[in-house]
Amino acid sequence: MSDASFLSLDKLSLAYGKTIAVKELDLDIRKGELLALLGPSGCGKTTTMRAIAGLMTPVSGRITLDGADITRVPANRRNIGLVFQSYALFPHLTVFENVAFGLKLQGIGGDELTRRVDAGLKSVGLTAFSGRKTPDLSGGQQQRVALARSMVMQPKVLMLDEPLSNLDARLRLEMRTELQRMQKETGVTMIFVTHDQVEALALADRIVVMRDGAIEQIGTPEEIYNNPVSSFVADFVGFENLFAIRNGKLVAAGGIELDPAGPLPDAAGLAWRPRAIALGAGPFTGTVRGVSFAGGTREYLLESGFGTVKAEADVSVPGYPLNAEVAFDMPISAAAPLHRFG
Ligand SMILES: Nc1ncnc2c1ncn2[C@@H]1O[C@H](COP(=O)(O)OP(=O)(O)OP(=O)(O)O)[C@@H](O)[C@H]1O
Repeated sequence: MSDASFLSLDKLSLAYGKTIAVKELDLDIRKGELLALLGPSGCGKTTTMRAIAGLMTPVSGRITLDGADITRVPANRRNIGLVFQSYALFPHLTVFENVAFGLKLQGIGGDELTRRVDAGLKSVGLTAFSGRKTPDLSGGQQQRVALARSMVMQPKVLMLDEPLSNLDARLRLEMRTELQRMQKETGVTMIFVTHDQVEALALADRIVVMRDGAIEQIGTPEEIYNNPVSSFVADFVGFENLFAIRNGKLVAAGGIELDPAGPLPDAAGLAWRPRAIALGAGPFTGTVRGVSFAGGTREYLLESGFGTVKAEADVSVPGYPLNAEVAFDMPISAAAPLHRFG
């Protein structure tokens, strides 16, 4: 075992009855890494996490943790923490008692129990709430209790299922920073599941993009954001304008072909973010069918001869009104080349 493969999934296949949910997944997770499993609903994120936690038995393949094969080890002997979306706290117990629960089950009591629970509560900023019953806490505070409850068990890996999805926008931002801080401070290997690219990009050291039970791309947030390998990933991380390349032409979503503004790279397709579309001059024209103000920028929906193009321009430059005819360019140099399309 090296630190680069602290937790390894080796050709892991998972199924519900006859339905295959995850197919021959290979993944190495580093010690101390904060990893995001990102993908749309049904792509197999939760199933993968359940298998790592020991809540389902693989059809085939192997899971190793810290040098040991844990494929058939029962969940309670894996030393993997799991924080669900519904925090599953005990409503009749106080915050302290909730956090102490698992430790007590392990026979830990007395000063050690108090010391570890106090440290757990401190790490999530809940010391002042230790005597409160959990229903009397806000959603964000309840989630901190669930986190502390897992962290005090000193798991080798901590997994979180959609950790921020139940929180309002402000709390989400706060918890994001909090999670990151806690993970870096404790050095715990952390995996979280999300369908929200913004969350994955903001939090993770590395992102695993999943599609139909398989890995589509693994990379740092920068790699995923700037160099998506496929139209699927590009679409998922906000490239709104996707074109296939066929016989030296760009092919729009509706199948309409257009001549590119320059030589095309050797790729299966090209993708432009809205802000990569240059407005005001260029070989293409479109009619403004929608304008929305987005703080520092304006977003435009342009109806062109080959379909809708989404563009974004700084508010400091004069805007275009609805129904205006606008010339635009899709510079090849500003596009991300895609290795797979469709
Ligand atoms: N209990 C179950 N019985 C049968 N099929 C299931 C069950 N749970 C999940 N599946 C199927 O397995 C596949 C993967 O589901 P999974 O819940 O892992 O996806 P997910 O990416 O976590 O989605 P979500 O973001 O909606 O939770 C889907 O096709 C789903 O329909």
